[in-house]
Amino acid sequence: LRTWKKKKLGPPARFPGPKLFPVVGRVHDLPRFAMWLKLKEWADIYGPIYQTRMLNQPFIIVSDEKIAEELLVKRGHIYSGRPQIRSLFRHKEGPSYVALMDRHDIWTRQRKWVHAAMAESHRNHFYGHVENESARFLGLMLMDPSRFLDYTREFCGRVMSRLAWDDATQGKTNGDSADMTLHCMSVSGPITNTMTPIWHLPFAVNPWKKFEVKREAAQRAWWINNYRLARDRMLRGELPSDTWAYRYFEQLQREGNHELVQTEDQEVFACCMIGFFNLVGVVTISGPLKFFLMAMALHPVWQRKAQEEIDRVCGNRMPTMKDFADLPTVRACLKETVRWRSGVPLGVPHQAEKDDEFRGVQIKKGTIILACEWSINRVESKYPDPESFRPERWLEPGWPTYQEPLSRYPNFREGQGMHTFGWGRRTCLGNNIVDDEMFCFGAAVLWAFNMGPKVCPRTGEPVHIDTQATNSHVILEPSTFYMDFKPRSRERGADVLDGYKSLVGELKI
Ligand code: HEM
Repeated sequence: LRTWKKKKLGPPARFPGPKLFPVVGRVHDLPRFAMWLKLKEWADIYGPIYQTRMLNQPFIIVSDEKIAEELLVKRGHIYSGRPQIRSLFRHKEGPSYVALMDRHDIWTRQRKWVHAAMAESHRNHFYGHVENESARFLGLMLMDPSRFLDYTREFCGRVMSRLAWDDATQGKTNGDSADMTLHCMSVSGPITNTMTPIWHLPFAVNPWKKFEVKREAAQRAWWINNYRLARDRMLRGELPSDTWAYRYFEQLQREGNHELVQTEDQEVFACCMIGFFNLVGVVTISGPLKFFLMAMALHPVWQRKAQEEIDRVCGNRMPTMKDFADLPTVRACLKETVRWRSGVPLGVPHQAEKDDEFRGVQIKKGTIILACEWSINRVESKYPDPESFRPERWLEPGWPTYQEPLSRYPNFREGQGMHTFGWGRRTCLGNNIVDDEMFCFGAAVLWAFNMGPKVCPRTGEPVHIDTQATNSHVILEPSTFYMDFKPRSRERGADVLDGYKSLVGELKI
């Protein structure tokens, strides 16, 4: 009788969504590149929570902060898994990439360790390395401004490698390695991530698997090598105590392991944990910083406002973290950059770890939940005029995102807009360093240079900057674009050069 009654009630409730087709679901008009634009288009039609299917994989797409919170934070015990990425080996099991693991013991141990190491470094504002690398960046920009995109990514890589192993010279490799890993894990990467059955072709005729074997081995060897170099220096008493490697070895020694002897598994666990921590902080920050430079070139009024603020507070010296409270306009321009051009536009997918029911709809174990950051940043009621770059939304009372005191807000650690860093048990572990690094870099560049679009030497016209042209990785960086940097005065140029020269002995330039 019950079954009959159920049948009488009709088909089970479902969220709205685009029409699905047999077998394929809805993949034919879903682009592999800039997929977030299509998801936003669908959100405008189907609302803040809708469902779709790609082949046999069900998806729920959320475009509303409150709903994302209900699902991914309040029900975090259900929705905190990670989906399978076909073209990466064993990422769910670990120990290589903490951000892509399922929730198990290795993930818990790595997450806890990384969280504590980050908190300790943040308490010390990263020991001045962010400021030093900012001064180095300015010096290089004075000599060859056309390489601003490379230098920006290298800056981020150097900060991370200095903190991890005391070896900033690994910064460029760090960026390249991060970029390739992101390529392999993105929908826009190897075709095997979308046409998953091809992944199972025999190894001899499978170029994707062959490539991944090589890539993974090279990355692992690079992490192990740096880890062993740091261990040797630790044993000789030469490793600086402000590195994450030192923190790890010191813990082993405190437990009685004075010679730092480890099994292969223990060593791989540690070198991957520190290696990935180091890797994940490169393009996540360089993408937003490149967009920040772009925004400054395109919005001279905001550039001048921020420069006037810096001149008033810092005069002729380069800004440092000590000026954080006094430079809200700089912080607002940075915060608005990350809203306007999301660093992680699709969000990082969560996966349902068991069956659930939400708002009367059955959600099956394995369903992927995407809290689409691109759409969340475009909710009109919270972010009026969402397509425009409007730093004043963080600075002027009356805007929904305004928060006082301005000596504290906006920032990347707390307050409005923290959805940028994800949800619940999987929230980002890096927002402390994002806060320091973006502030120091942004304030330093504004202090040193006037920025604008590049003028074509042939036509005399400004070279167009396409603000939508980006890579299509999980983490966004703009495609190559051109802009101009000029020292703000002859004296400022000399100050930049002095700052650079003063570091030559100290930094591995
Ligand atoms: C503006 C820069 C950044 C943005 C926008 C960002 C955003 C995110 C997002 C959206 C997630 C996924 C959260 C979720 O699944 O709900 C995440 C995870 C993570 N982030 Fe970041 N991130 C940034 C920078 C960094 C940096 C600099 C580091 C480290 C140095 C870092 C370390 C991590 C780690 C380790 C995870 C994985 C957490 C887990 O899965 O348990 N992030 N980040």
